[in-house]
Amino acid sequence: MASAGNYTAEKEIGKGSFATVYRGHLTSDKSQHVAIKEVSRAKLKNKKLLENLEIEIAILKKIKHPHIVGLIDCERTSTDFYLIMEYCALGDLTFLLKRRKELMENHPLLRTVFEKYPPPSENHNGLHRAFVLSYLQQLASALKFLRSKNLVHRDIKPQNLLLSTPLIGYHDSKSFHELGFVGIYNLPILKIADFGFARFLPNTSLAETLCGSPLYMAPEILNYQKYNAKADLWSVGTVVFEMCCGTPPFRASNHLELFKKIKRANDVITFPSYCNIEPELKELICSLLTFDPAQRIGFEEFFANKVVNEDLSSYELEDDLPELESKSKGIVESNMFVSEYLSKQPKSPNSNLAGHQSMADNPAELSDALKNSNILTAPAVKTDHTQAVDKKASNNKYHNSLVSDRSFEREYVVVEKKSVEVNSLADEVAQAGFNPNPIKHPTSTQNQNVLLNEQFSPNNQQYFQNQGENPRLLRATSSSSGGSDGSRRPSLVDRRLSISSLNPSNALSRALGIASTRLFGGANQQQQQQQITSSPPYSQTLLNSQLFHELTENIILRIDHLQHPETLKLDNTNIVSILESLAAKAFVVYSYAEVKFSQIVPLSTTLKGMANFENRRSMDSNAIAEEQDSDDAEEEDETLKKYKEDCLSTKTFGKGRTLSATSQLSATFNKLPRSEMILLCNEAIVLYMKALSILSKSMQVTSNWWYESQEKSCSLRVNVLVQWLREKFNECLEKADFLRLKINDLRFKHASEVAENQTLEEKGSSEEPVYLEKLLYDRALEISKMAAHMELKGENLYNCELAYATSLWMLETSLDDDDFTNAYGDYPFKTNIHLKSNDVEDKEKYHSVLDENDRIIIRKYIDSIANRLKILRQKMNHQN
Ligand SMILES: Nc1ncnc2c1ncn2[C@@H]1O[C@H](COP(=O)(O)OP(=O)(O)OP(=O)(O)O)[C@@H](O)[C@H]1O
Repeated sequence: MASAGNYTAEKEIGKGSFATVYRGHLTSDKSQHVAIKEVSRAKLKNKKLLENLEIEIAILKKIKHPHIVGLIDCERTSTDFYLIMEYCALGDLTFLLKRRKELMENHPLLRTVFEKYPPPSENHNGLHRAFVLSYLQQLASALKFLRSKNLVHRDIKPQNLLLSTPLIGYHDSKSFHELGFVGIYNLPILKIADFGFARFLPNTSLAETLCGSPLYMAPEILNYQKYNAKADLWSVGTVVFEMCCGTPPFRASNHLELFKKIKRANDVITFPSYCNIEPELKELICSLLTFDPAQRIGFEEFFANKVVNEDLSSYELEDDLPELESKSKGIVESNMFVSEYLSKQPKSPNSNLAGHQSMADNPAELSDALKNSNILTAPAVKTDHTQAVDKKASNNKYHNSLVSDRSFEREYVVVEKKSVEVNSLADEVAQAGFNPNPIKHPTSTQNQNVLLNEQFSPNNQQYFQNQGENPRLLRATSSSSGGSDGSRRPSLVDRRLSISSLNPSNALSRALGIASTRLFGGANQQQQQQQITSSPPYSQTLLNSQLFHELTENIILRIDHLQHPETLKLDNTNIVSILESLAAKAFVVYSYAEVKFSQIVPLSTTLKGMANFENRRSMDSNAIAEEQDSDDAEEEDETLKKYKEDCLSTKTFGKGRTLSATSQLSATFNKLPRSEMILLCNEAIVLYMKALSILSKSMQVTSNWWYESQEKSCSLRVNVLVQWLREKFNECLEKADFLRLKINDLRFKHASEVAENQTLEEKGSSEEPVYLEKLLYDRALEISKMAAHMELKGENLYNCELAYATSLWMLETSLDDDDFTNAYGDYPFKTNIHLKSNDVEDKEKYHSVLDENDRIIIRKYIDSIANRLKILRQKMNHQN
């Protein structure tokens, strides 16, 4: 961007989930620095996000407070919003917490500040008591102001706590306090930003909406419960804890795990032994980090707390003032943002390893280090385009380093946000009840599905509770299990329990689970056993493909509108067919990913792998070093046992696999050369990413329809679909995240195996590129050939039908040209997906590897397979 109204943008300084932030100035006066937050309307397709931004604008316009980032102006164009904000040259609090060492070396002002207020230890990221208390008081002051306006921020986290240069516009403590500031006047000044999630409290229904970033989220939000302004106090507790100890109090791989961890802690907050915090501050942190909001410290008590009101004047540095003041002015005059002082020198390969070592000193940073390290994350395959990008990148090293360093934060937050959105929408749909006058959807009418056309209302939930193992339901499911012929398919009664991972104690969920089985099938023990032992690569797809008979009857009719369902006008009559089409696409990709996953991480390995995965996020650096030394000497601890139980009860991975069969696969995987193992992981990740992107698109469609429709109720069929989409979304996210760590480990081992003198690029580029389209295309042809064989041999025609349908959906999915790598804003799972763009500016955009000729060929295949399917169905009808 170049300009917005009266303002000119200079340089990108930050990126959030929906916005890019630039440093800029008033066009007519270069000395008037501003921050310009650019939000593209295209990213706000969802009505709710647009609403969030309008809320941020409305709130910021109304409020003026010294510890809240002010909104100066706002520009709207047909494509973008521009929020012109007060500029905070020292960035956000994460810079002080995560980049302190480098800032001490390179940033003249912060070096002096850290010299005057030295951190308690070199070995962790905690800050001097003066910083902690000053920022605590500034946060309290801003929150007090927000309370007085009935506002809850709901997204307090270090990234949203910006720091402005001290001693600009005032010279001493007196004038500082007269201007309304609190805290220590010669330290960087904290200001709360990002009001996208803030709401006026009286609007309680909106206050129930889930939002925020998991690490700093209150447990009641993580658990989708109603929450109130006290959620902000929990977040304050996490930030203060992190300022003291250098890491947030609780870390986990996803919000559900985080919730479990917080709950398990049972209000016992463990301060690392290296943290020497006085009892009053500890007590305050503990009272903020209290699980039950009712027991948590209240606002008045918090504002009146002794530490929050401590006189900090003894920390103010009268003698050193001139030095600090001149350095502050220097920062303003140089017009450099904090990130521009970081990592100017490109890191050598060795320094990457050294980086690991030092990061590992701080256990919580290790997983970030593993994720962010160049050595562990292979660059995209070199094309002319990427080389050009690299060239540009090397000129921009400090910026890239910052971006990559912060990418983990963003990925985590963005993915989590998506996950929270998906889960909260699914909950909302489930809780809203069913339409007592269901619309006759084409598919449900065709199938005469007793269960799904049942008249439901929220009160009818009682129906399930009273019925328990409801004979009527069982009859409904079993009688419909044969589909239109009523005889050829295996009994669904046998299978109904194997598919549902919904909470069995909830009668409604159980009913949804049964209905879900009806739609998406499951596998009885015997079939699963057969699948494992015979294990042709396509069997898994077949086995789970019960849904196809229902979802593919109108396949050709539906395919046309699938490319951009978000542009469709949604109503209650077409929502089912759109969701079913998307679900079918997601399902074939997911099933293929599962095949790969089972080759990489069979059950036995999964148990250990998942336990490691969990432990890695909590173990100390010594334990990690030991773990790298002895991969196999894993003790079977409680976590491992828990995973085993979960897996064996088919709740998590390994659904339907047996230990012996999966350990055979494991042996095969472990015998593969490392590069092939990496390839397999890459393929699985790419497939999960694609599945995630389709699932996320489906939820986006649901969300648009749901929030646009006046009536908050829907048919059970939609509800079942939404619950299934959510379940698969969570599962894919978990598995992709797991594979991401797995591939990092493999790359690490691989990198240490290759010759020392190879450059990082050479190491990275030795990985084969993965083309999603090719994966799907090859697989689809393999399956359709197999189907044709089975048909010729007169084998089970039902299986042939499913195989043709699978193949069709796969080919159809391979024609998608949307950017599945960007389903979450940035690449959540770095992999070596091939990008085919010649335009450097366009580098973020994913381009399908198919050209028009390829597409014509694929469409021909689709036509001919669809034709075979039609003939087969006629044959089947004839036989019956
Ligand atoms: N007024 C500002 N002055 C200086 N830097 C800013 C300003 N506003 C934002 N930034 C920088 O830009 C980054 C991104 O800001 P933004 O508000 O878009 O996203 P976020 O809050 O980090 O993420 P999300 O919106 O996903 O929660 C911030 O973390 C900060 O480093």
